[in-house]
Amino acid sequence: AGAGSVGESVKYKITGIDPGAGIMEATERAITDYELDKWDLVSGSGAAMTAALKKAYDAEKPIIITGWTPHWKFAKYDLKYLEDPKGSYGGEEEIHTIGRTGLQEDLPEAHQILSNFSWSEEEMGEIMIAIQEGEKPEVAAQNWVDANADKIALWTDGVEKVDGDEIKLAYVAWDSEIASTNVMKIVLEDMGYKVTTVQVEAGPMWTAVADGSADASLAAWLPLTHATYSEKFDGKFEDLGVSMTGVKIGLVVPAYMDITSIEDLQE
Ligand SMILES: C[SH](C)CC(=O)O
Repeated sequence: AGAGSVGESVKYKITGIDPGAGIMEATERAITDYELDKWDLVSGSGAAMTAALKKAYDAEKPIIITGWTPHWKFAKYDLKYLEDPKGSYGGEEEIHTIGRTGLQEDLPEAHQILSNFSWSEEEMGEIMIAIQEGEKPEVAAQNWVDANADKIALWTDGVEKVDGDEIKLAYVAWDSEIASTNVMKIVLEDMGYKVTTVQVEAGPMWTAVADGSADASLAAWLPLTHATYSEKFDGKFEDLGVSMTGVKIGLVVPAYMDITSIEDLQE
C-alpha cells in the first residue's frame, strides 16, 4: 500500500506515552527529521499505549506506537521496529541508576547496592510478563527475588545491613521501571532499609534526584533518551552506573503492517 494509505489508516497519528518521556522528544525529532508534516504524536501513558496496541492488534488494525525494549509487548505480540536511517532514536541505549549528590556519604550501603545493580532483559522480562498476566508488581518482584538469591547476592555481597535507614526511590510508570523499582525496594528492605517509592513523570523524576527530594532512581535511560535531563541537571546527580545494556527506543508496529522504515510514513 502507498505511504499515504498508511497515514490515512492511522489518521496520521503516532500513539505515544507520557509527554515527558525521552521517547516522545525523540519522536518529535523523528517527525522533523523525516518531514512527517501531516503526522501528530498523541501523548498519554504507557498503560494507555499498551491498551491501544492490544485493541488494534486483536482486530489486526494498523497502529504505530512509541516502543521500547525491554518490554513484554514483544513477547505477547509479533511486532517490529521501523528502521530509523536518520538515527532520530539514537543507537543502543543503556538503563542507568542515578543518585542524589551526597548519597554515598549519607547512605553508603545503599549507594554500593545501587551501584552494583545490574541484570538482563530476560530477568526483567520474567517480572514484566508476570505483572502483565495479572500479578501485583510487588508480588511478581518478590517471587523473582525469592528465586534469584544468587543474583541478588552479587549486588549485596560485602555490604553491611542497616537498621531502618530511610531511602526514597523515584520512578516513572514504564513497565520496565515498575519491575526494577519493585525488585530494588525488596532488596533494600531485606538489607534493613525503610523504602518508599514515588511514581512521577520523567521530568519530576530527574528533578527529585537533582534536588535531593528523592535519593535515587533506576529509570535513567542514556546516553540519548534522557540527554535533555542529564544535561539540564549536570553536576546535580551522580551516575551510579549501568543496570542494563542493549536497550532501545523507536517506532514499533505490528508485523502485519507492510512498512519497514520511518521513511515509509513520508507522503
Ligand atoms: C519509555 S522509555 C522506558 C524511557 C523514555 O522514553 O524516557
